[in-house]
Amino acid sequence: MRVSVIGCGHLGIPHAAAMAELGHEVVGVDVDQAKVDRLNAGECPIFEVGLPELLAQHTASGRLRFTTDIREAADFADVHFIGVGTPIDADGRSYDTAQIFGAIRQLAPHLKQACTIVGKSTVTVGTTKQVTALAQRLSPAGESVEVVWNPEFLREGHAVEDTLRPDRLIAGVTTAEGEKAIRAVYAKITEAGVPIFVTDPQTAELAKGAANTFLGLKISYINAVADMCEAAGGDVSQIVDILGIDPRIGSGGMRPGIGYGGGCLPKDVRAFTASARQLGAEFAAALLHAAEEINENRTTVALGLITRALDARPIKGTRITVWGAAFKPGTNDVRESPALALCQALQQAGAVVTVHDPQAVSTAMVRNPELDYNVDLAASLDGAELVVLATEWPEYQQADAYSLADRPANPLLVDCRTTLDPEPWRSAGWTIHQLGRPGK
Ligand SMILES: NC(=O)C1=CN([C@@H]2O[C@H](COP(=O)(O)OP(=O)(O)OC[C@H]3O[C@@H](n4cnc5c(N)ncnc54)[C@H](O)[C@@H]3O)[C@@H](O)[C@H]2O)C=CC1
Ligand SMILES: O=C(O)[C@H]1O[C@H](OP(=O)(O)OP(=O)(O)OC[C@H]2O[C@@H](n3ccc(=O)[nH]c3=O)[C@H](O)[C@@H]2O)[C@H](O)[C@@H](O)[C@@H]1O
Repeated sequence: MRVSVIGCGHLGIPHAAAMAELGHEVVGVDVDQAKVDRLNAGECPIFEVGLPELLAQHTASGRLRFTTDIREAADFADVHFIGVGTPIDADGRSYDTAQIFGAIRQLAPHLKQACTIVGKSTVTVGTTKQVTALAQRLSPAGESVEVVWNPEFLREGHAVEDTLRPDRLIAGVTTAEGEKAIRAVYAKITEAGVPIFVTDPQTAELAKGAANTFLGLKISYINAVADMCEAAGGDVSQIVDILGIDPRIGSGGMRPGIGYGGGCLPKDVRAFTASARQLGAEFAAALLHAAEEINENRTTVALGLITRALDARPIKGTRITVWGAAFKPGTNDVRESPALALCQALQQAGAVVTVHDPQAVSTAMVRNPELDYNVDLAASLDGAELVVLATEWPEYQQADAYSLADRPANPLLVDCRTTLDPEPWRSAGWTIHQLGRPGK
């Protein structure tokens, strides 16, 4: 099939490459000319395992190309995926849908024949209906333009794998033609055994918000338990193992830490909470709001742990090295990164902060140019009085505690992600404090 992917960001690039991998002919569209040029040259503008290889393979074969010309995509494809951004609005609670409706306004007037628009972006319930009305009004093909909502569940850092082998697909449709088109485009994936849930559009829209909000709730819940462990002297890691073995709970997505960040969970929890309130589900809104409050308090919790580790020495003037800038390991994305929020808070408290990250230093420098960075793991420790692990990259778990112990004058480490095995670090002479775990 011939497909277009409109919006080539963290979702759109892996999606376009995956569609080519499935055998479709693909044109990716973005308004950013520099990004389009890099993509056409086979370069990958985001750090994502397996993606550079897939892009290089399919741009070279001619099955995948990128353009800024939406008209070219309109003429070329029968299925148009919409993967543009839906950031949170200025009110801090609803989605800014300007990119969605902007893309539809640019695309629809050029749609002269029957085709299907497939929304992948995360939206508020009711958006598909508005998109359908606008697309059909602006297109010369009128009601033969179908709109299907097909929310995406990929995780950054696993984008290729999650797109080609998702847990499930979901398609919110209103007509048999829309269902037929979405089943055809994903046939190779469903033939491999992946279930597809065909629903009405509002169920699809709500399912996506409900999924991300549940993930946020689960993280906030275990973070609340970590705080109780801190106060009572319990071990949250053991609690995760004990709870997680129960299949009704499961250990996935239950790592304690400094909160959920990124371009999705924070905004999606906010927007779903606002929807609950607007729809009159007040108790649901209160429950979800509590998860947000727990999340927003994580920097304060981390500062408390750091203060205790410093044992009465003030944060002000202390040289602190923070390991991690990305919002999670496996990506160079720093949108709403809890690690950078902590760096900022430490700097505001008067600490002299140096940041290390294996992949995200250049993106972090753009977002937080006021911080100092070091790309060398060992050298980042020189002169540090305290090391704070903020993003649980494998590089830190695999670091050699013995050779690193010589770099700071007094090896002191605060593990805000409770991710290190503390024994080798203690044997190597480090004093280590871990969130939600009693010290020894
Ligand atoms: N990042 C992720 O892992 C996932 C994101 N989502 C959702 O997917 C959507 C996109 O998210 P990201 O890819 O992270 O955003 P992003 O900001 O990385 O990418 C959006 C892209 O759309 C482009 N764009 C904006 N207006 C355009 C237009 N009129 N025509 C063509 N291109 C245009 C922008 O230049 C940008 O490259 C959001 O709704 C998000 O919630 C859903 C699942 C996973
Ligand atoms: O809609 C989206 O965009 C995507 O949002 C999340 O994916 P992602 O943003 O890539 O990140 P997650 O892996 O869910 O992590 C989000 C945040 O929660 C934190 N987290 C995650 C898991 C955990 O156990 N503990 C924890 O603190 C991470 O460090 C990170 O800051 C969802 O997991 C995807 O299913 C969804 O498609």
